[in-house]
Amino acid sequence: MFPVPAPALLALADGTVFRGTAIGATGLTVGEVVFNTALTGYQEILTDPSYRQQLVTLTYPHIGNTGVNAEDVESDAIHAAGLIIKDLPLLHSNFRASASLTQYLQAAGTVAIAGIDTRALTRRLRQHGAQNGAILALAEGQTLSDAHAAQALAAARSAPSMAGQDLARVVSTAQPYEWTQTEWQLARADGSPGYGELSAPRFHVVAYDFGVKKNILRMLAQRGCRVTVVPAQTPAAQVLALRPDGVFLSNGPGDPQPCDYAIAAARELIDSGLPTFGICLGHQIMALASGAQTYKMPHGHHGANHPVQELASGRVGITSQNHGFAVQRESLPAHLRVTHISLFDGTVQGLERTDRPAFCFQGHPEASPGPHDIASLFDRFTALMAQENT
Ligand SMILES: NC(=O)CC[C@H](N)C(=O)O
Repeated sequence: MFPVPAPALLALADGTVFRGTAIGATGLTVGEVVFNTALTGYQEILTDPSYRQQLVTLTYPHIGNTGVNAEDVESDAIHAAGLIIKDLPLLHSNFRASASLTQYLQAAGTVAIAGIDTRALTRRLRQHGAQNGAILALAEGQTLSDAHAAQALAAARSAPSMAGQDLARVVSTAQPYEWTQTEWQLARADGSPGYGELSAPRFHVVAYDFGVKKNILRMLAQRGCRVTVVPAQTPAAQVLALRPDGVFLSNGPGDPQPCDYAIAAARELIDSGLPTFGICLGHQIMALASGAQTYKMPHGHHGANHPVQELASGRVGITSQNHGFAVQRESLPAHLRVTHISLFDGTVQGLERTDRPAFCFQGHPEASPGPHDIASLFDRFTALMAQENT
């Protein structure tokens, strides 16, 4: 006999209520409801710190098929505030799986709901924009009532807006640490699958952790970078004292505008002439530090299939994306040039300084999950460091 699933509901701030089943921890969770169109990578998405305070809807209908494992995490915790899916398969199967998605969500205390018409939900979010919501998951044997719906609705309506929130310092590391792990391989030198170790560092990179994904650090290490990861609020002078070859500004959750400490540090470091590379929140911070403006998008970009064009070559790469804010094209100062645009909506996807060795990208060249079409941006960073060192 299969167990009878516990009931759950999802309430949107606009009053829409969806009923489904609980597939994670019991309880109430609130956040901004966003949709992600990636076909794979639910574990990477759940552990991406950029999803802090967001309830992630996955549009791919079957989620959980491959279970979870210890290797596919992008940070040490689940950061998404909740998960919304269509269907959780009864069985999972993968040679690396150590637990089911439900076991994983329950162990982390993450509330999640299945049985949702994620197409209808996504259409609503696309038409009306991302909005706050709440998931209420009951225990087995309990039944949903109108009072539960009212409770979830009230929670959704009183949740804070993502605009204006500084979440980078909330998720950042408390202490600096060194990173030397390289990318995952199906067969390492000894034939076993797993991550490698950096043996002969060529560069020293200081990476600001605004909510950094592990695969960014791995891709830097893979290219010969010994990385010192520092807390979000580290002043520029402390970074300069480490005498790095380059500075990396990471992805991260929340609104870039209130991160004044990071904007000030980035400005100083870029002005010092150190090669600087920013991804996602780091891209937005580099733009703000250079005098541009950012704004909140209607529903953002979250997926692994977004076409982005490199303007210089005309080449199109399929990219991984996860952002709700963007850089305003009209606000760009003369020393900030657009290098990439989104072919979905024409928004700014890449920038470079014309007066400093600094550039940044709005999407995720590290994928995890997603295609590797624009991984060469990491090579551009190491080339810049090599050039500045000679
Ligand atoms: N992945 C990210 O770094 C996201 C950046 C920022 N929090 C946004 O939503 O736009």
